Amino acid sequence: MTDIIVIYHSGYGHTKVVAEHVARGAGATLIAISPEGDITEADWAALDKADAIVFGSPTYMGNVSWQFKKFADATSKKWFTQAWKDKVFAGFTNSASPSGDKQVSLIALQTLASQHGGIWVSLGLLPNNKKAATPADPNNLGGSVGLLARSPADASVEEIHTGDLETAELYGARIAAITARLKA
Ligand SMILES: Cc1cc2nc3c(=O)[nH]c(=O)nc-3n(C[C@H](O)[C@H](O)[C@H](O)COP(=O)(O)O)c2cc1C
Repeated sequence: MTDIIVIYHSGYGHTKVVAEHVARGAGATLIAISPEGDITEADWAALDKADAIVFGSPTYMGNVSWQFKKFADATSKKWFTQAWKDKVFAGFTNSASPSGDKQVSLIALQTLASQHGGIWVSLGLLPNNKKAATPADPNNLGGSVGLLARSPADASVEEIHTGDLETAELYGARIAAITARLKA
């Protein structure tokens, strides 16, 4: 049995839905970073004992939200002793534009995982980039480092593209499979 945590920030609920789909695919527990950028002591303890940690943030102004960054900086306490070394890590971001500089956020998440000495899980799906591709197709945004999701600026939380939510579940399942293989 693997212990996987999806820790995310969501200002307006869209990234929360993506997080829930990653967690469903991975069989993971969710931790929400508060509007003040904080998590509880119990959350820190859960992260310490997890086999895998999945980071999630909306892309705001071309990078992770300040609340996620506050959490990321607070993980420096773990970095000093490399307490999270050799855990499995993965990450996702959600934003309004098809690109919207999401890649910058994903690289920030991957870099955070690498600072902790983690083992990063790529998306592992081919892009759906032919003429017939639609937002209902998995990986229609063509991610590779991690999961990209899109919530158009006027979309409610119920209107996130189904292809992206399917991608989230597939990525979650891949994270779980790789975590189990490394734990065996
Ligand atoms: C302050 C702010 C900055 C944003 N910057 C970007 C951006 O750089 N690129 C983009 O595509 N969308 C941007 N957006 C749109 C959000 O990424 C999008 O609405 C996303 O779904 C918000 O996720 P949330 O509901 O989990 O907070 C921004 C939104 C806000 C509020």
